[in-house]
Amino acid sequence: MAVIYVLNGPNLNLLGKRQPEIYGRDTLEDVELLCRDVAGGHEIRCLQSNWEGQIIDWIHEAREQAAAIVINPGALTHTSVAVLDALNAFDGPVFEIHISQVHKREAFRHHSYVSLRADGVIAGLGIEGYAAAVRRAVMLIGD
Ligand SMILES: O=C1C[C@@](O)(C(=O)O)C[C@@H](O)[C@@H]1O
Repeated sequence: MAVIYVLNGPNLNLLGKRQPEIYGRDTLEDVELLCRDVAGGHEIRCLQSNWEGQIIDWIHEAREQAAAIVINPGALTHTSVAVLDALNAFDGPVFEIHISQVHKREAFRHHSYVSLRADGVIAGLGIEGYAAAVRRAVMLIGD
């Protein structure tokens, strides 16, 4: 079976507690359980960091270990060429997730560096977006 990395960037450790009117009440633990539920037996590695360099190191690690990456880069989406460069060095499918509908929000959230690499982008489905991305990754990975 393959490994799918589910990466979460800055502030997503506070999911369920911060701005619930925007991000909802589900926690990262709920995200992890949901992803496992739809992974069809593939291994889910759910990781979160507030540090850009750590996210980049995990993407590098995924080059050796993972068949697909599902990533919610948080605010790094809108700022980080370095995260984009790291994802460009990964060969498998990459899915970009935003819990909120970023295009309905402030203009600075409308641009994503990560979208230049992502094979799919999901915004505004709450934590269901992660499940949709994992399902798609499983389809692409095959048996
Ligand atoms: O931290 C986040 C979360 C987010 O990626 C989302 O999941 O909706 C949207 C980003 O603009 C924001 O900085």
